[in-house]
Amino acid sequence: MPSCGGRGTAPSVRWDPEVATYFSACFGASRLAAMSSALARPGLTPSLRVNTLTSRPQDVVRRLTDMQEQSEREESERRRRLASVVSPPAGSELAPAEVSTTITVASAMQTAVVEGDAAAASGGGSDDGWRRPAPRRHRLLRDAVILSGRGPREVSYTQGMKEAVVNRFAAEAVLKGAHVYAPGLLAASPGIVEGDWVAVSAALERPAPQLGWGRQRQRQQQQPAGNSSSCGSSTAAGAGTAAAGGAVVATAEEGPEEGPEEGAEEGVPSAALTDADALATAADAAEAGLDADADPVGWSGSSSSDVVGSSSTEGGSSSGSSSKGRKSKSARRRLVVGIARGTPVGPDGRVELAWAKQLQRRPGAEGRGREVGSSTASNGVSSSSTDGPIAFAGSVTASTGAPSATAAEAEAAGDVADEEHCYSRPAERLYLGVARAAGGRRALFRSSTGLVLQMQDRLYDVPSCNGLLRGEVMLQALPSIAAVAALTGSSSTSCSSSSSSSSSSSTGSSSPAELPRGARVLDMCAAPGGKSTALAAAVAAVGGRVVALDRTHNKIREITSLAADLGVTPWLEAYKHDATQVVAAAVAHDGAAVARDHAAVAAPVNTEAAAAAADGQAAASAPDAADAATPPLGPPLGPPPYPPATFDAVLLDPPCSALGLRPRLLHSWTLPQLRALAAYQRSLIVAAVAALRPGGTLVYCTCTVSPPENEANVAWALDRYAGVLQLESAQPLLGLPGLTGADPVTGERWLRPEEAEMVQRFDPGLLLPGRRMRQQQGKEEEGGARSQEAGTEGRQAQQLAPSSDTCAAGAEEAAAEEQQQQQQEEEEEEGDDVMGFFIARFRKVR
Ligand SMILES: C[S@@+](CC[C@H](N)C(=O)[O-])C[C@H]1O[C@@H](n2cnc3c(N)ncnc32)[C@H](O)[C@@H]1O
Repeated sequence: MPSCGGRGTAPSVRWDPEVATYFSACFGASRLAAMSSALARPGLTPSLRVNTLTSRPQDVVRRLTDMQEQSEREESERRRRLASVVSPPAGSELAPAEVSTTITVASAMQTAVVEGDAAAASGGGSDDGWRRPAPRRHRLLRDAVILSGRGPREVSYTQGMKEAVVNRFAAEAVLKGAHVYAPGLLAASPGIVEGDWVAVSAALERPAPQLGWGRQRQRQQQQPAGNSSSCGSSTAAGAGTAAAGGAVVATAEEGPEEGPEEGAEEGVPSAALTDADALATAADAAEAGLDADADPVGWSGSSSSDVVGSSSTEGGSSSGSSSKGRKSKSARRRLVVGIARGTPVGPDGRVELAWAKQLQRRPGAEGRGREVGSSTASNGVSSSSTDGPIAFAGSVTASTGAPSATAAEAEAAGDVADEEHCYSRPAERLYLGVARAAGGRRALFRSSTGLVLQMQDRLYDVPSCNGLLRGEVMLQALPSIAAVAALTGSSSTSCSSSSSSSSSSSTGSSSPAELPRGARVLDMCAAPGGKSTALAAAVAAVGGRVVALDRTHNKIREITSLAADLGVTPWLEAYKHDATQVVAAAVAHDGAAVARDHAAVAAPVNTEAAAAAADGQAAASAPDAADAATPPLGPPLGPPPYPPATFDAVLLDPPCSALGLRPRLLHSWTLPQLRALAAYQRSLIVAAVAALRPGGTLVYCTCTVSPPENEANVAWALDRYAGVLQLESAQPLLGLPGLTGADPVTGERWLRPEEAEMVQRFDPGLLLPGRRMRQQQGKEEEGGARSQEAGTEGRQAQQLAPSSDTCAAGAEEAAAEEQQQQQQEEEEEEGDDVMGFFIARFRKVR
């Protein structure tokens, strides 16, 4: 029996209860439950975008496959050597599981020595006989390469193993492949020495007791009624400190630092304009995986709170505290982990919470259950209570194995309830795997930066891709690659007009997007630049230019440095600018004339160069900036603002609630906040339409599942710009159709059936295009749900028509690819495990 039994391994993301109820009405309970559990785990098929200016996707696949095979050979050799050394001595009391853990851990440790190296990233075979499927090209997105991971796995924890408890941010990073860095470590067993094996678990936030939080309660009472149920009622010190969940209230008090003028645009709700800056900041924080409401460290006011959890890069490596983290910690929060940094883990795995002593010292502590502000059950599910600030929805709460309790039960339980308030227990934590301590216990807590726990055996085994083929590939989610392809046609349609037009006829939509020669492309909200750099690679083929805007100075640096890494600098201009102001109202230009002039020079092209570059042909040898293979570049556009109708294509990937990012264990957005964010996005849509020339293409995408930010905004744009904007099929269609009908709360319209068919909704965990998804679709239909899955199979079948992918240059290569594809189909049975996302494509017709 392990020392810390009852380990939770199957979490679900926790939502604000009102949001959970709303989403349940939007999606149906079973679809929401599936999404919630998928969100709490990492995607098991990470994708890479190949930089087609430097490399050909098929070459990248070959090299990655070689690396993986090499790594597998080395791994099995290591294992063979270890097995001869680590065999249970005769009469040993070691259980077989312990031996197997020892071997797994030892071999993983050796692999970790080459961390950052492609061999480690690609991973090898494992001791349990699992073989990582070979990297493969995506069938529709020709510059996408899909890798494979697995999980949840059975991790063996040996008897008496020491323990370490980390915060949620560190946990989310670990789930996607990172190790644990100092700021994320909360508690550890006494006596840990360097090299010790440690069971790593995550303590999730819980509502804090009101003890000592008088001022906060006072503030809470001052809030407008509409926000009273908000879990985001933190009173941040200023707009700059507002992060997810705290934004609306904070800025109502403090006022935005900058932002569009109130009422500036008819039809854009004023909520969008009042809290613009705070909302955008909040969305930034959400996209970075930070929640203002959730104190990643613990007890607010404890000396530990100056250290914020480790954040991770997309590549999966974890870093120290981020500036966003520092911002968010200054907000007063009521969702806290409650573990002071450095707390010892007891022999039974219990960890004392920071307020335990105060609770125990309270007079009349016998009735303790009642005196504690929020009656919180042991699994973190909060029941209703008079002054309990937050009640997370039990139906979608982490399934930790511990029973939930009602308020009455908690009260009746008396001392037991108090126990629950005083300790974090193993059964309510999420166990992430086994790590090796990078130092002795004191050293682990003394430092505020650096690696403290090197993960060895993980719940999820996902390739980290950190530093993999630098400059040639970048880690990018499949739907993000699809969004760029929907705007440029570069990824999938360089030679697939036949398949595209066949799907067009069924949706009544037009032909795939094409970039005109000298295309001017605007990426309105561009940082960190994943999509901008993909756009730049696409416009290189037509001698075009991409203007990338972001409102944050430091983020512009991120874009330019990524562009330099990928060699797309010549085609990319990045400026710090508020995209709602991209077109200056006061610009003394005749917008229509500008549009006419530009349209005249922008003759549509689908040149060989475009097709070749899209397929990675153009750049088998890395080109210099203005390589002969790429058309000459026109002059730069220079900084904004621009005259109206300047751009041929606009990508609007606005700040959003990021409710599609994985893995996430908690989302604290409230419904009013989601709606305010949607309104802010409308102000960006208005600017996008102004910047786009007639005949141009607008792609609107978000990484959230929230209907107000997706279907409702698309419907709003179509109604507001009737006769100006037309919806087009956002090909290549990988996702599900959008939601039809109307918002269950406001009655605002969503999409009409024919419109829903043209957009792409990616549910988190949606498996594309595997058989499992199709099977699930059959099973998951639920009465009353607004699921739009019907027709998806037809959509997939259309997209998978052989014509879409058999036009690679050269019959031989096409035949080889087809053969490879057939093999892959077997391996692809599981499909692609995507993040939550949404894509819509519009044409500005006049
Ligand atoms: C979803 S992220 C964009 C991700 C990016 N498209 C990519 O693929 O790498 C949203 C970005 O919008 C920026 N942003 C928010 N409000 C903005 C505004 N008014 N103008 C320009 N950028 C804004 C944020 O700083 C953030 O970097």
